Amino acid sequence: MKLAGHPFQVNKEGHLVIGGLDTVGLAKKYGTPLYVYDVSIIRENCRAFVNTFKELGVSAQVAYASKAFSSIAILQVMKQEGLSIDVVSEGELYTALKADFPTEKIHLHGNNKSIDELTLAIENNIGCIVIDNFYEIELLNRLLDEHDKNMNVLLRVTPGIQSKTHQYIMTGNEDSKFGFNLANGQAEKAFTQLDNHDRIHFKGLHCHIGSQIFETDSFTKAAEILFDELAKWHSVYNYTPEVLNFGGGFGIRYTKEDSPLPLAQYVDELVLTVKKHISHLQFPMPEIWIEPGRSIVGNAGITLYTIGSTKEIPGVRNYIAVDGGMTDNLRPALYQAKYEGVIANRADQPNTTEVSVAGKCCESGDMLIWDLPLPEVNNGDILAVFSTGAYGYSMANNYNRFSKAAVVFVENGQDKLIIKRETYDDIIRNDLSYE
Ligand SMILES: Cc1ncc(COP(=O)(O)O)c(C=O)c1O
Ligand SMILES: N[C@@H](CCCC[NH3+])C(=O)O
Repeated sequence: MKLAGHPFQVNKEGHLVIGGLDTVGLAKKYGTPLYVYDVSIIRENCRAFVNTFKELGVSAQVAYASKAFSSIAILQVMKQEGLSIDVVSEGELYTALKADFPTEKIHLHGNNKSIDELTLAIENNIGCIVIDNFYEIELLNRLLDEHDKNMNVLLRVTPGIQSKTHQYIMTGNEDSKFGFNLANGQAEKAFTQLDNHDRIHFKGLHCHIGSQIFETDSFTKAAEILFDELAKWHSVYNYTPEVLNFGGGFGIRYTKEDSPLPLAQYVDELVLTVKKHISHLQFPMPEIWIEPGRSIVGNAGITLYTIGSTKEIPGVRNYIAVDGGMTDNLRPALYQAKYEGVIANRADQPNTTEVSVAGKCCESGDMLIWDLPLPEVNNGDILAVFSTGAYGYSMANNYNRFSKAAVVFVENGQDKLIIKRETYDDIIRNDLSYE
């Protein structure tokens, strides 16, 4: 039986099934909390982007935003699917190098790239650096001179768009820590500065307007603003871009309140908008790059927890507590993000009660889900929370010295541990004595 609203099944025993495997069995085998990914969904999402560009005959790079979930195994899947990746730190770049990711398909982001980060990128001849600020232009140029190397770059610009999303995950608005402002001329100033730097090969513009966006208007508007600027640069400097990167941000379903668009629709509309503008301006067709993170891994991942204590406050609320919380999923505490969940060992039973799911950190704000409809809950039940595949493990932390949960991939009815559960020795491995 298919589970309503989610890409998962329920088996004869009434257990939730992911990728052909019983989640109750997975929880028993690996312990909880446990992140489980259905790799076939990840591949489907990758292909929705890649194939749409192919069908439209548009030269493109789909760069997985590895901040959504970075590990050797997931980057190997991205490599198998022919994607590029974006990294925003030396740690993410290091992981990509360890995954043997083709370096020419790695793009480096960051609003404060360090000398070490830039050096690692330069030494490994990565495909592109997305320049974010004036300081970086000079720093990159000096490092390229020192290493006797050249580098492709994009300029990250902020088109001044208030995308319809949580304030903390808006990035394309004017008052943003990221990128060069288009409206006040800073982007143009950066563009002209690049001209003086022979080692920097300027390929085009990048913008990312925010995350968890459910409509295409904001992207179309951003493209329009970019083309207004490019029209000016064309007439003044005779410049045409080789690449336009529109970032990521395509929304996914966390709860029934979310209605995501088919992934292909974002690509269709972006390509349509670009084609309209280039035909008007008589530019050659640029390569189109995008950077989806959440929409590739988000709905492929779930988290399994074991339910422990419960607390009834008559007339107020019923709490159930799980063996994880804000340490494995920071999003509810950080963005008031909402999730859905089911009792994985009784996923076929009707909901008869409403509970609020608490984490086990010493923090009142450590609540995973408020007012979740569930069947009667027993101690020892397994709670499955959906759509935790993006920014779950990658934002996990060791608050209260909880160890980070394990991650399992399932595909074709097989399960494989791809990140081990941290041990307490892992937790204290950098602690030094003061005796
Ligand atoms: C520059 C950039 N690219 C891509 C992404 C990926 O966004 P999402 O995971 O929403 O697709 C982000 C995060 O918001 C970002 O800042
Ligand atoms: N970490 C955020 C989004 C990423 C923002 C990156 N620019 C989330 O969980 O939604």
